[in-house]
Amino acid sequence: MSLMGTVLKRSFSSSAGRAAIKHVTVIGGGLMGSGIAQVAAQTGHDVTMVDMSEDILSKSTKYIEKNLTRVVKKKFKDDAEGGEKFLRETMARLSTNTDANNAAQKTDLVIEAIVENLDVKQKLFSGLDKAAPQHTIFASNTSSLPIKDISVSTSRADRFGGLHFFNPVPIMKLLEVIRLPETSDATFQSLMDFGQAVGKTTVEAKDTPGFIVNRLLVPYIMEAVRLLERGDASARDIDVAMKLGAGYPMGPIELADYVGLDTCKFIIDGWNKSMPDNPLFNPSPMLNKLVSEEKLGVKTGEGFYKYGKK
Ligand SMILES: C[C@H](O)CC(=O)SCCNC(=O)CCNC(=O)[C@H](O)C(C)(C)COP(=O)(O)OP(=O)(O)OC[C@H]1O[C@@H](n2cnc3c(N)ncnc32)[C@H](O)[C@@H]1OP(=O)(O)O
Ligand SMILES: NC(=O)c1ccc[n+]([C@@H]2O[C@H](COP(=O)([O-])OP(=O)(O)OC[C@H]3O[C@@H](n4cnc5c(N)ncnc54)[C@H](O)[C@@H]3O)[C@@H](O)[C@H]2O)c1
Repeated sequence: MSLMGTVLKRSFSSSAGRAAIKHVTVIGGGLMGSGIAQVAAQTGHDVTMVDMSEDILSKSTKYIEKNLTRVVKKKFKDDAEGGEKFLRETMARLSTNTDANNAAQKTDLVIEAIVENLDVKQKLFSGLDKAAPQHTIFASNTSSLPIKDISVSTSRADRFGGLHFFNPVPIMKLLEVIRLPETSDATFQSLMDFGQAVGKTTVEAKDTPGFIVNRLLVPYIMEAVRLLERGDASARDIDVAMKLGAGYPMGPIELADYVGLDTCKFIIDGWNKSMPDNPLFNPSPMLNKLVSEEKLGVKTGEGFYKYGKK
């Protein structure tokens, strides 16, 4: 469906029993949050993006504008005026706030995309639960934490679910929608509708470790790191092999750098703690060393590979 078609579809995407999502609050304006805010705004939703400081929010807003310019170049190739209008209107739908509770006072959906830390997420949602209207649905974009463990910090398990987007959000077509046994049918349908309204193909997943994609992808990345660690192949050869031999767009080592080595480490440490008997989730000394040196991948300019200055 075209971008404009997606905007139009949104107006018709809700039916009785499920809430229409008009205003979205995205908490966290990092790699994922900025992408989620972008796709929501470009498909006609009003969006408030929240982060810790004006400085971070200003950088995220600039990043979104730059990415929207890529969209405009593609979608409005022969319509400069239409492209300019699209960019202007999308940016006008996007506002920022450094106070999550204040931002959530008038919103239909909160999507949390902050640091992958259970305590911090619980603290955030506990405050939001008091600040947000009754009807507001809460969702986490967590990569690896149980949605249930996050939801217990609120009194709205029936209006809680997972929306797991993929990096880079504007490009990756999938959205995993995670439902808890407590998630109401109306909430689940609203989340599915929202996913389709932002142009994603949705799949339903249970609240099991890694949902669908990460349960398969993270062990694959870690096996590649272990291959490298054992000296069985170079990073480049592992990546070339998987791109040309298995048709992946990126090899596993460059993908680890792309996702962020801190995120990879956090996921694997958490699963190793909760499932210590599964060798697929064993920690990697090489990964741990890079993270301790703050070599976190593309976002810091170095991980397994070196990148240009960020
Ligand atoms: C861990 C978490 O919980 C879950 C996850 O997110 S796991 C990670 C999932 N993501 C992946 O597996 C990504 C795998 N990699 C890829 O799909 C591709 O390498 C890629 C899309 C990132 C880049 O594609 P590639 O062809 O190598 O580079 P490039 O030509 O620069 O980009 C392709 C298109 O994407 C666009 N693009 C690339 N990065 C972008 C970004 N960050 N934002 C917006 N658009 C972007 C480019 O503009 C380009 O558009 P065009 O084809 O219309 O010109
Ligand atoms: N990186 C990926 O490929 C990927 C993919 C899917 C899901 N995720 C998940 O998405 C979430 C965010 O990941 P990311 O890669 O965007 O991280 P990131 O570090 O790029 O961004 C996180 C942002 O959250 C902000 N933040 C932290 N605590 C906050 C708080 N209490 N209130 C407001 N803002 C706060 C930080 O300042 C930062 O800008 C994590 O749960 C991660 O597991 C990541």
